[in-house]
Amino acid sequence: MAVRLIRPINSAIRRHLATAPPASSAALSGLITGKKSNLLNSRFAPNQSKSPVHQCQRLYSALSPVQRHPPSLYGQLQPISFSIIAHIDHGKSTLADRLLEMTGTIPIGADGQVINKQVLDSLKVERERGITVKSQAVSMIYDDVTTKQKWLLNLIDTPGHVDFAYEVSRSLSACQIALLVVDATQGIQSQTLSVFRVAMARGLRIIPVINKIDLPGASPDAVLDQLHERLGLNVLPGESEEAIMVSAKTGKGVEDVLKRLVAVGSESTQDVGDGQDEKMRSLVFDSWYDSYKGVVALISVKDGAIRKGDKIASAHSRKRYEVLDIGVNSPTAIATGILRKGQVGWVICNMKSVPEASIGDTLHHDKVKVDPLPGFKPSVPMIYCSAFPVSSADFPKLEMAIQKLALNDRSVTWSRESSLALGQGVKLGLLGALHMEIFRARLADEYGMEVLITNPTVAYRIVRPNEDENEAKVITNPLEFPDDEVMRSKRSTKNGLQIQEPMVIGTLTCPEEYLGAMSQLCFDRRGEEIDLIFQDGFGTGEDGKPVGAENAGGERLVIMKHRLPLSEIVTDFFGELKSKTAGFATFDYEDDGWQASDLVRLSFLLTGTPLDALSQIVHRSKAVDVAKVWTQKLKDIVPRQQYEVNIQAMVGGRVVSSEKKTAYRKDVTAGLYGGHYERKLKHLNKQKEGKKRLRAMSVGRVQIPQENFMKLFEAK
Ligand SMILES: Nc1nc2c(ncn2[C@@H]2O[C@H](COP(=O)(O)OP(=O)(O)OP(=O)(O)O)[C@@H](O)[C@H]2O)c(=O)[nH]1
Repeated sequence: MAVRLIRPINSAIRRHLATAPPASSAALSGLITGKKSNLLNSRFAPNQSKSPVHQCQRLYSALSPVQRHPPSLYGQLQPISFSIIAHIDHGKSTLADRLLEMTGTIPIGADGQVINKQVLDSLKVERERGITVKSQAVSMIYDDVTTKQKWLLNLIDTPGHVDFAYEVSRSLSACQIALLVVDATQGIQSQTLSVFRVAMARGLRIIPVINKIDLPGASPDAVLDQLHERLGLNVLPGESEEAIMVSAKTGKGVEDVLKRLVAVGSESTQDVGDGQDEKMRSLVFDSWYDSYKGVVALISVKDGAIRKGDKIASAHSRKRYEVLDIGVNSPTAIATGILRKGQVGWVICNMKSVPEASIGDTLHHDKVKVDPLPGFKPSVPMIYCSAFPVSSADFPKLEMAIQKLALNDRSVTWSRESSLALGQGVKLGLLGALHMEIFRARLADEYGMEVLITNPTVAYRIVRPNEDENEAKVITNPLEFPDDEVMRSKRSTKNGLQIQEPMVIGTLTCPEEYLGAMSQLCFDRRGEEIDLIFQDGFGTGEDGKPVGAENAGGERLVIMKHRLPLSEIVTDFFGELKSKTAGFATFDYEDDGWQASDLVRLSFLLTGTPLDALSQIVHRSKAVDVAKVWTQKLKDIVPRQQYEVNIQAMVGGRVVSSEKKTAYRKDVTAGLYGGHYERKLKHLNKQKEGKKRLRAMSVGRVQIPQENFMKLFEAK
């Protein structure tokens, strides 16, 4: 089938054809007759940048998808929905970019350079940190010369970090196929295994892709063995499921990925149907708030078709809506007027409030009875922290920003709370330390909200004697923690209470030379070793050095499993691990139930007034050390007052650490310089200073500027 080009571009190509050398002419006529694959392959040929082929290809790519394909075409094509799953940094987003370029969905840069790097990582925080946080769906039209058919490929890019596993699981519900990307220099890593398991559990067809084959340390054969042995995939030479060898960076092998997607997808894809007779059912698998369009829902059409103007209803809330607009992202929004069975796209209807686009909900035609589609299990937060606005007047703004962001990130839970020292704030439930950092960054980037976020805490269980553990009280606020003295008192009804904390199984991988440092860190964090495996690396690194887990180590790798309290890994565990292993270690964890522990509440007082925002739950063996660190931190941030400030850390009624901030010295020189201009200026500056202090928080009589408080929580 011929590629549709608008006339000026066709004539530009014909003009080039008249003057082009024979080799290029073949590729150019390929463009006109639809043999785009020749042309696209030539994009990666060296020294072709100035050739007519490349110039025409750029002309072609520079057209927006709407110019190349009429919007109505998207709704008619046979869809194949797939996801790219992998361990962090194995190259998902880079591969996604190449697929989008090869299908002409995004332009290719001058001289073959990639200009739309990481197109799918659209959030500022994703680009800055080079990680995917949010799943993205984008549709592309692939003109397959083998089947002589155009296909609608729906790509759903997913995050790699363990904190965002919930996002991965939701996105996979809209897919038929998973491209399992494995870095040829690292082989299978912990996250490769977990995403593979999720994809298998959802019944997806797996296409193994071995990436980064351009790197000198690449050992694709070793990875093939691993895929065979550890995942049971039949990828060895002569077996049924061939793995595709790819360099997402240079584009090598990427067209084979497109061909395989069509080959595998065409076996399982369902006919889009005419959308007339079937009852429409669409699963809402993501939604967000757009300041111009309002609430936008991302849907996967499971049956029938949904059109602009349709009257629809939510199976969850029974509310009715009218479809105001509907379409796909390619990668910008294209209004197609219709989405049919198997297609993935966005829908805008008159949803007024943010929580109406409930994830996991089924949308159907109003007045037509359908069985709702199975939704999603709500995610369970792993850590909790409190967010306070820097200025208390900004609380309504903060609350609104969190409400909108929580619509886009459904794994966040939130509720109002107030603190004596910090005023009105919001208690957040999040999936891990990285998730917390990302949430804070998104509040700043997308809503301009600078917030003060307290130390994260985990949930604890308080089990009464003879009580069923599952009915135990779960507390997430240290202030609700029973007082140590009361618990120990024989006469107290709280005597005999058992405190339990959540545990995880952590998997750490790094080159053998860092084994000692890693073990020490886990030991310091109350870890218990449960497994230790040595694994051969993959050849030698680029510089000949043993670069280990991060990039083709020449040394043996160690895979270590430890049982650790969750509370010990939510603060600075990851940063410390990276610094102790020169950045080579990778870390992943999974939930492992509860364990009884000797925990106490550490409270802080400033001249007798409790500083509730700092209260924390710690293991008894660590209480004194933690107390010393925090009393010193407090001493550093509390400004000198007219009187001496006592800083105390308490467990039960006992002071476990204390510091003193001495009072201002009396100004014995006061009055000596009366009448001088400089003296007046100094006085004015002091007054200004005083006004600034008014924006400080009061803890009893002690005034602490809010910015000092921010420093307290930022300091490691
Ligand atoms: N040499 C080489 N580098 C690659 C290749 N593919 C990706 N990279 C690089 O590897 C790094 C990680 O790539 P990404 O595409 O961001 O990885 P990702 O899997 O999307 O990462 P997350 O979204 O954080 O999970 C980037 O620096 C890429 O440029 C490849 O084929 N060869």
